[in-house]
Amino acid sequence: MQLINKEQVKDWLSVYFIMGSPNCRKDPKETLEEAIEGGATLFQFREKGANALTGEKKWMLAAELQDVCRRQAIPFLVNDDIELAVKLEADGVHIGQEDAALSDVRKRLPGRIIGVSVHTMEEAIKAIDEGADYLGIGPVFPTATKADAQPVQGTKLIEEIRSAGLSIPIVGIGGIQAENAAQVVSSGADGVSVITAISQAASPREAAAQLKKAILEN
Ligand SMILES: Cc1ncsc1CCOP(=O)(O)O
Ligand SMILES: C=C1C=NC(C)=NC1=N
Ligand SMILES: [Mg+2]
Repeated sequence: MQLINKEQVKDWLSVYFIMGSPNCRKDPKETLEEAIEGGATLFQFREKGANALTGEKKWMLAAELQDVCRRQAIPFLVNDDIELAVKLEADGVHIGQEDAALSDVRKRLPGRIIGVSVHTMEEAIKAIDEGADYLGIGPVFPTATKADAQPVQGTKLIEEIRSAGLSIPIVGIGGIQAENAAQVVSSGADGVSVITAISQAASPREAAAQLKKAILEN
């Protein structure tokens, strides 16, 4: 089994753009191209919420955005939809606590990146034991993007995991902007993941560049 290099995953997590068509103020393909030009290092296709595409339309958009990632050589991950990830031979998936079990996902996507959302130390330890390649931790700050988000937790859990001596790649998520990104990384995260900060920016390119600058200063 090809093991995924932890240091490579940490680099990918630096500026982690997540989006679906409902999040974008303009064409999703253009938004993604600009985000990557600005410095996004990883992409997650997350087609969720009001007006989210389904079926053929969703798969077509996913394939189009995967092609952008391929051309720009950044990994293309899919949120929740394991079947879509398998069909497209995506570079990995991100799953929540209520999604498929990690062991089942690993069987269907051997050698690919599997990220897990965690909100407590118990969930973090379970995900690490099951072989998660990275943890998505948040919401760090208030966010309007995920209607059913868990309570805002700041960087507490990120700090707890690091002070427990655990070196698993971590990305913070939730309400992150260039102005508050540095504190997420200085608390021990390897990078920041954002939806609104890039997808709703007048210039997704400039927004991604500002995020990259903010975390590199750390
Ligand atoms: C998917 C997700 N998980 C926790 S908060 C969140 C939404 C993050 O969106 P934004 O970057 O717009 O706050
Ligand atoms: C809920 C999520 C938490 N973290 C990440 C990285 N992606 C998600 N979709
Ligand atoms: Mg989910």
